[in-house]
Amino acid sequence: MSRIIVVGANHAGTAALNTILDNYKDHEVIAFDANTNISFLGCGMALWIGKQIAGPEGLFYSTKEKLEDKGARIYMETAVESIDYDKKIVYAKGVDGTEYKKTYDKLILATGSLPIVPDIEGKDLKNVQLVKLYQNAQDVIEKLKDESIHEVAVVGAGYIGVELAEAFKRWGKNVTLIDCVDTCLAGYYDTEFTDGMKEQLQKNGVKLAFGETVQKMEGKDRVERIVTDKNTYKADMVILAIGFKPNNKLGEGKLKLFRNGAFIVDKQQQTSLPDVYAIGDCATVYDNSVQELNYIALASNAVRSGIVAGHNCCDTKLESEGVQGSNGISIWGYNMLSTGLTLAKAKKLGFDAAAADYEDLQKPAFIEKNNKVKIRIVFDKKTRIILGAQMASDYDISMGLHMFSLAIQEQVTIDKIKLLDLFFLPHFNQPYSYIALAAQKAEK
Ligand SMILES: Cc1cc2nc3c(=O)[nH]c(=O)nc-3n(C[C@H](O)[C@H](O)[C@H](O)COP(=O)(O)OP(=O)(O)OC[C@H]3O[C@@H](n4cnc5c(N)ncnc54)[C@H](O)[C@@H]3O)c2cc1C
Ligand SMILES: NC(=O)C1=CN([C@@H]2O[C@H](COP(=O)(O)OP(=O)(O)OC[C@H]3O[C@@H](n4cnc5c(N)ncnc54)[C@H](O)[C@@H]3O)[C@@H](O)[C@H]2O)C=CC1
Repeated sequence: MSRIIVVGANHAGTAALNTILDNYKDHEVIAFDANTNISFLGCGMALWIGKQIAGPEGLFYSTKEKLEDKGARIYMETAVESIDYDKKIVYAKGVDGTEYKKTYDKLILATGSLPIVPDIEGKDLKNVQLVKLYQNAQDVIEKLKDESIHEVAVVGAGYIGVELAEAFKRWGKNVTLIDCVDTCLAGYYDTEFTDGMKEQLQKNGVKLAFGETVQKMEGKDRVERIVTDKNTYKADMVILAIGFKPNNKLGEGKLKLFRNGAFIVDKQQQTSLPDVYAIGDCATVYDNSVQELNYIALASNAVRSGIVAGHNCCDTKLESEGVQGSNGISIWGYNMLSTGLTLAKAKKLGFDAAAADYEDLQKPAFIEKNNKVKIRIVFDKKTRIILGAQMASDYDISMGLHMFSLAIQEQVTIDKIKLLDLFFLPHFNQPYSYIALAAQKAEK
């Protein structure tokens, strides 16, 4: 019986384990995870802190017990310390000091990502928080009960930072959101969209400090102030949310790495070494919008890559369809969604790119309960192929974005969307859909 070892059992690892255990009975399956819990939905952190959900119970969908009921052996609080890829041996050590030496036939690395911590003075002061793990969320919730914490500074206005700025504001704290770039969510939206999110944040009382670089944090035993190149802000708590880097410690020097350190994998999630797979935040993705390898750390990518590796390591050939980085955010009910490249990113990458923009009411004007919707379709003027799409509305427009995700995956041109069969029902939309109208505006 061949043995499969999975290192890391969070979103990617759990998806691989479930795929193997549900579909293949003739393998011995072992997993190691250094944490005390698995499958924590990080996205729930902001909802929990923001009191939009009662507690963390629903933020987990798997456990050691559930996986062991399916026949796996799961070692929790046990870190893999090294791997001998030549002899195919994994060395691990539990928090209780127990050591493990296990051979493998196939290995799946699902070691995820690590928060980027800026090397600045004051980063070790009390109440300077990272926000990745369930334990981080528990820590923050506990500390927020301290009435003396009034001012919260969030460093990084990406997805986590913006969501947590809302959460702390909902808790009743004064919030300053800092980013070194002159807007929020710059990696995912053009300014025509990020301006809408800035407005939403300011309207709800979040103080914005964009285009400012944090230089240090000050305080006696706990943080009291945060100093940027332009201002000093009072801060009783600082949240560091400036991005993640792939956790490649176990493969550095042995497996081929991408420019940011992620394990390079093919469409079967196989690394540069046969029988060694990598999935989730520690691995690259095939990015359909640029038709090459990229790094896009998302739970949705983690799960799909786990499924692909799960089948391939059991000798069922399955290829990833690639990704386009589809993502969404909802801040005080203002929804923004994007997939593929922004216009700014497309131009920076050398595409002869243009954008087709449109704004309209979602439904016919005679429907009282109505919302505005705004859309941008980014396309290559030469090939006419859709490179990206961005949408914003108070309405749930998520199904529209999925369509653009498929369009990028299948390299559809913007001209194919102009007369696309889009249904009409006044409860949902208008006879002339904003999607088709935007495409029809695409310059020749
Ligand atoms: C606050 C927050 C909100 C988020 N919201 C969203 C969202 O709304 N949508 C979305 O798509 N994505 C979201 N993400 C991103 C998403 O959580 C990650 O993309 C996802 O967790 C990646 O899963 P993973 O299993 O690849 O890696 P990770 O979740 O990082 O898990 C890696 C696992 O490997 C274990 N591990 C690492 N090294 C070792 C070792 N040497 N030995 C044993 N075990 C090891 C760790 O303990 C961990 O359990 C969010 C992330 C955060 C932090
Ligand atoms: N809704 C969703 O899909 C969500 C997805 N995620 C994913 O989790 C991962 C981590 O999210 P984030 O940490 O928000 O990363 P991010 O990459 O989305 O944002 C990091 C932000 O920090 C800023 N920054 C970088 N260095 C800085 C510095 N020294 N000082 C000030 N600002 C600095 C960047 O300009 C950027 O705006 C991302 O891959 C994200 O896509 C996270 C939350 C929600």
